[in-house]
Amino acid sequence: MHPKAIILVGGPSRGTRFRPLSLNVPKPLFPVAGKPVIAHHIAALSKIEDLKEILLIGFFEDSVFASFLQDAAREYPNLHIRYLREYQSLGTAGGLYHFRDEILRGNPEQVFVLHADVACTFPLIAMKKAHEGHRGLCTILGTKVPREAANNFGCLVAKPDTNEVLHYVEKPESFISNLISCGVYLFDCAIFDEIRKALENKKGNVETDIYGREVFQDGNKLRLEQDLLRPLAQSRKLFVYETEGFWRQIKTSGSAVPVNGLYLEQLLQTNPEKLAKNLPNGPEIVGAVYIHPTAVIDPKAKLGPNVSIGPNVVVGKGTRIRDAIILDNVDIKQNACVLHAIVGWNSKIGCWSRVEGTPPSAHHSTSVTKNGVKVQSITILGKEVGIKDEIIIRNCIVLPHKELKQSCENEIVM
Ligand SMILES: Nc1nc2c(ncn2[C@@H]2O[C@H](COP(=O)(O)OP(=O)(O)O[C@H]3O[C@H](CO)[C@@H](O)[C@H](O)[C@@H]3O)[C@@H](O)[C@H]2O)c(=O)[nH]1
Repeated sequence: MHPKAIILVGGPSRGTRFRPLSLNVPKPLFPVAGKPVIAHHIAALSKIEDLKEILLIGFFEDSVFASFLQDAAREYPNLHIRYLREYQSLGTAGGLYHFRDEILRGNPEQVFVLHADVACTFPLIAMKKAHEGHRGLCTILGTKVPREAANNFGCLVAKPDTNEVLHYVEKPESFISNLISCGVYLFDCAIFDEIRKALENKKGNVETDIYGREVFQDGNKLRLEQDLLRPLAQSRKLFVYETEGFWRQIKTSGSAVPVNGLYLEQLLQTNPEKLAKNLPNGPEIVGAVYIHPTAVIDPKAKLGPNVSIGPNVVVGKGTRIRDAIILDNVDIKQNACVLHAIVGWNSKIGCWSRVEGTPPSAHHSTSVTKNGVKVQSITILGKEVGIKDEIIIRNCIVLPHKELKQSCENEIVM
């Protein structure tokens, strides 16, 4: 079977919970475990036999993905990876329909569709095998989450013996099931007939664009979940493959820290040579730590577990860093401490200062504030933030270009 793949990358207006980091980089390109979020998707897709083409579909400017695509072409010379831009947000299935000719060119039999804002072990080969063993049009990757988190997701009720999905309900108001959709699907190409049916059901909302193609009136998006998966479940054409590996959503900027940890742990099992090691004249490394080759780390620093250090970072003597992502060109002076935090590009942290958050209490929390109060516990410093010597920044989100001379706690510093 010859498949293609699509990554739904969304667009600029959707990154609000990812601020302040999305002010400088679109969420799909934010680095976790040393590479952009969607590079993990591509790495998993590259292992699928006969998969030659990956299409990123979204509504960012074309230039946003240009250098990422160049790097990806160098790393995967056998894959053809392109960006297709929606002229506006068309919804999670609208882009698939709009670009159907591109997707179906070369007559693929199957299409993987991956949300950009998820992190997981992407068991795509196992999903494909499961898909080929049933009569459905779609196999959806599922995972179990705690009962109280389930209604933030698409919920599935499936027959335990056949994995046939009996009900699909998108973000239900009351509890239905703790088996949820991971935002990773494998479709037979016959799905485009079902998309057409979904479209016909929305008929009054369709108009024709200047090229004579059908498009949706503003505000009437074609939604993969409600418009396609729900009817597929009703007609018994949807099956679930439950993952045994980890799965997380990347919604808030703080969620990048646990995701970083999960990908680093995975690397420790699969490619430990890509991670930092304890060397006689090097810093002390605890657990899984990624250090970019251009970073300079003092041998008396202690890093890890769950730390990624970006290009050209300088880390001083006596510094302690754990559960943190340190982005490009950051300068951390001696005896500083960075815990449960993300430090934005070009920021400076003074001597003996502490930049610290608290570990997230729930694994699947999707919001930064609740009832107007900040709940995200990871501390985030935006781009070019300066922290003077000997101060403490605890549980804060600091917007770009701020100079902090005093300690602060539980604040969004604007
Ligand atoms: N190209 C494109 N992409 C889009 C659009 N709208 C959303 N996306 C992308 O589609 C993915 C899903 O985004 P949301 O629409 O924000 O949905 P969600 O709240 O994340 O919920 C979805 O994902 C969950 C798993 O993470 C599912 O559990 C849930 O059922 C649903 O599919 C993201 O990667 C987002 O960038 C669009 O108009 N166009």
